[in-house]
Amino acid sequence: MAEVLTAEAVRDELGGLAGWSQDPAGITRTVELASFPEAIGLVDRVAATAEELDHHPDIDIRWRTVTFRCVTHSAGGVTRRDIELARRIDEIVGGTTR
Ligand SMILES: C[C@H](O)[C@H](O)[C@H]1CNC2=NC(N)=NC(=O)C2=N1
Repeated sequence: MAEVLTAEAVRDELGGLAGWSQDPAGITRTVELASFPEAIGLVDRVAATAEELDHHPDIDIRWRTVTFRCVTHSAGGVTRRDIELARRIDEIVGGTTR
C-alpha cells in the first residue's frame, strides 16, 4: 500500500481523475468556490474524510481558492492511498465549485 507509483502509473490513474495534475511533489487539484466560507466548508469536509482514511492532503487556502496536494509523506511519493484520497476529494467537491 505504501509503494510509490511510477510517474507513468500515476498518469494512467490521472486519466480517470480529471482536474488533477502531477508534479514531483505529488498530485494536485485546485478548486474555486463561491466564497471563503464555502472554501472553508469544503476543507472541513475533506478533513473529516482524511481522518477517516488516516491519510491527509496538503491544503492551501487563498480566499475562495483551495488547492489539495496528495502525496504520501512517509513513502516520499504518490501511492495508491493518494489516488484513493484524490477520488474521495473529487466526490466531496462534486458540484460545489463556482
Ligand atoms: C500514523 C499515521 O498513519 C501517519 O502519520 C500518516 C498520517 N497521514 C498521512 N498523510 C500523508 N499524506 N502522508 C503520510 O505519510 C501520513 N502519515
